[in-house]
Amino acid sequence: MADSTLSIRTIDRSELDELRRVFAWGFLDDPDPGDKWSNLLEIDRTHAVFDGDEMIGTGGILSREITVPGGAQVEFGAVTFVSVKPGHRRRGVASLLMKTQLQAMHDAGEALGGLWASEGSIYRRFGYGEHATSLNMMTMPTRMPFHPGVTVDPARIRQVTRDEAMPFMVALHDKVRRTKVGWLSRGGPSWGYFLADAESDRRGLSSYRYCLHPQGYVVFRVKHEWSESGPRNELNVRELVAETEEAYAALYRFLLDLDLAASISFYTAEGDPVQHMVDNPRMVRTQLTDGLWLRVVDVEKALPLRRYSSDVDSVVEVEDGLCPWNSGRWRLAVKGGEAVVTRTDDPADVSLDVAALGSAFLGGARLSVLNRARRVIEHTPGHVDALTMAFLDTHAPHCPEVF
Ligand SMILES: CC(=O)SCCNC(=O)CCNC(=O)[C@H](O)C(C)(C)COP(=O)(O)OP(=O)(O)OC[C@H]1O[C@@H](n2cnc3c(N)ncnc32)[C@H](O)[C@@H]1OP(=O)(O)O
Repeated sequence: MADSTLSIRTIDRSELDELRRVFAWGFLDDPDPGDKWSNLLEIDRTHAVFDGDEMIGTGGILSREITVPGGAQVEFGAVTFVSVKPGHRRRGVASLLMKTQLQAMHDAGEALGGLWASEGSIYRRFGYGEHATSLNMMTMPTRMPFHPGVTVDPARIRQVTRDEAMPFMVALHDKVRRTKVGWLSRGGPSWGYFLADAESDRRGLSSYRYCLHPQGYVVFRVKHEWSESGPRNELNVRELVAETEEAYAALYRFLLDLDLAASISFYTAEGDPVQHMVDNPRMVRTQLTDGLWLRVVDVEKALPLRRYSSDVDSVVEVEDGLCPWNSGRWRLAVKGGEAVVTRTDDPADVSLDVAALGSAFLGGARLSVLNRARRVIEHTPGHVDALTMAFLDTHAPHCPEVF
């Protein structure tokens, strides 16, 4: 319950400096010297919480699109910049912000929202589901050959300047992201934020290197290390995008063969095929962690937006303490991949909280696993299994972008 002396409203542009200060202090950081945040934030969707006249909390919603199973592009509220000034915590500031943001997303017609969590124990209570996509922290040595079945597109890969690379990357990303579940649309300010390259963004690594193939690109930094026995430089990949499998293989081949580089690190997709392309898969070390936390803002609107992998007919009871329009029993009837969702008074086959639905929505977390974790309760035998299969998709969903 929020403290009664608190108030919340959207900011105006003159308050940006104060907003950046509150945000930075919340993150034990210095205010960003550049303008990457100010450009990114949408002023009319950026909230501040006040105690009297003092700004003590911040939060922003970015208007993006997300690709859902079946390939639809769905409006998506990307929640970011959440911070409460030290000294004002645990009195409901973030709770007030979360509730206000959810109402704002609902009013804007966004059925889905999401965020990246600074800490894992904060956001489930606000209905955000973990592991909606997972992040694969992958490292591997260079020089490994591919197995003979891999076709590498022979086109030359050219290293170019950022200015030369940007128009090509923007166009290619916008084409590819529509085919990848969990990928987001990326406008100009989001590109600026994603590829922010001031000295303070590099954390001791090189500036970005931009390498283009006719059907793909890779962006990386170099972590320089020279040992007694030779170069041990690491290629720290920011993004690798390709519109054909052959170009994908070519970009990885380029990295694996780069002289003076000893290893590659990349926060990539859970099912990155490179793990199965190299001839020694054990040399690819992977560690999965939570990626995007998804919030189903409007159950009735969201469920029919995606396609499903098998037919199902179940009554699902959803509990949502913050969005009362979601709570209650819903019949999910899927035929030929398409869902019809209706309110019902029929008894529930399965019940879950809205965060668990968020975890499963893109085909990330399995409902069967959430059932074993007692986040999903089965009332009619067989329905959890049927729903699990219906929600799964061909590939693990992936969100390549922390916003
Ligand atoms: C999407 C993003 O931007 S992620 C970035 C989030 N920001 C940060 O991590 C910056 C540092 N932390 C902060 O600024 C604050 O501690 C916040 C934003 C995480 C939480 O703000 P607060 O105003 O303290 O949260 P609030 O008082 O509304 O707490 C609500 C509930 O969450 C719990 N909670 C809040 N923060 C945490 C936490 N870090 N870990 C565990 N529980 C937490 C509270 O105990 C409370 O629980 P209750 O409802 O059972 O009483």
